[in-house]
Amino acid sequence: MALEGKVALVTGAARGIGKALTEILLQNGAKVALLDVDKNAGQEAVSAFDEEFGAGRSVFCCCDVSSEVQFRDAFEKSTQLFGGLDIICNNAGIVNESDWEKAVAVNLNGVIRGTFLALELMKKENGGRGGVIVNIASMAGLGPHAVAPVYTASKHGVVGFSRAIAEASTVLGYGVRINVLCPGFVQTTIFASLEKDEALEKLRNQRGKLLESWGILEPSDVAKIFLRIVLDDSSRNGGVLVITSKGAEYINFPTAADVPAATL
Ligand SMILES: NC(=O)C1=CN([C@@H]2O[C@H](COP(=O)(O)OP(=O)(O)OC[C@H]3O[C@@H](n4cnc5c(N)ncnc54)[C@H](O)[C@@H]3O)[C@@H](O)[C@H]2O)C=CC1
Ligand SMILES: CCCCCC(=O)/C=C/C=C\C=C\C=C\[C@@H](O)[C@@H](O)CCCC(=O)O
Repeated sequence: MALEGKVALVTGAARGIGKALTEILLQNGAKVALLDVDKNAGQEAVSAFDEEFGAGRSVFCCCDVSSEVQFRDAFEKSTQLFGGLDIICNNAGIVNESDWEKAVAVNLNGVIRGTFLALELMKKENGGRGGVIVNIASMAGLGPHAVAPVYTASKHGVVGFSRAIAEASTVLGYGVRINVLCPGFVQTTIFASLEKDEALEKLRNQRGKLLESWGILEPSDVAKIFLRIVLDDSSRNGGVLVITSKGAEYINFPTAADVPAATL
């Protein structure tokens, strides 16, 4: 199978998109470390995967990605168990506009931390075997989502950081490819929680227009695009893909040449 012998690590893997990413990695032969802050859900997920794919193909590490100590411990445990690391998906994320520092700590700092920990292991100058890092942003990482300004900021940060570290990887010869996925709406607990949020009522119709044009994805739809990116070594380092019910495509960003000459 395409990922036979490969070792992957997925954060926020106990449910939703992260669980779907884990499943498709296991279906294609990889061994997968599931990291999640929800211990019960994580253990249940691994038990189900043991049933489906056989014991020893996946392991759960309880880990809050906003904690350096917990994340580093989880990395060490999973890479020692499975031997090295080839693929990581920094997927864990939350919407919390009231405790906004927590949202930034998880959505942005957690992704930065996971990327740096992976590069420490993967980059060739450290004796690593290279690999692929896929960071999960959102459509809210590409444009302002009035429904959640802090969430928008954290996801814009994921896009900007990932594109910059990907360029560094190319220039410095890390041998690691970094890509970003920006899904639209996906039917998971995050999405469901927004339906109940009274404070968002005022903005719901703005979101309604987007729902109409983008549709609602299933986690498995995101997983299929994720697998394509992981397997496609020709895909551009630093590439950012948008995913809606209409399909997936790379976003082209303005370059320095596009910056207008000063006219004021
Ligand atoms: N559902 C949607 O409409 C979209 C979601 N996304 C992003 O996709 C990613 C996954 O989201 P969903 O699967 O929808 O959410 P979800 O809420 O269904 O799953 C998120 C998982 O992350 C875990 N998690 C939360 N905080 C954590 C932390 N500090 N450390 C470790 N694990 C933690 C949760 O326990 C949960 O298992 C997030 O980054 C989200 O921002 C992006 C675009 C659309
Ligand atoms: C509010 C957080 C939701 C959590 C899940 C998630 O990330 C969902 C994101 C889905 C949509 C994000 C939309 C972002 C929209 C902006 O880019 C907006 O400026 C796009 C306007 C496009 C249009 O009007 O057609």
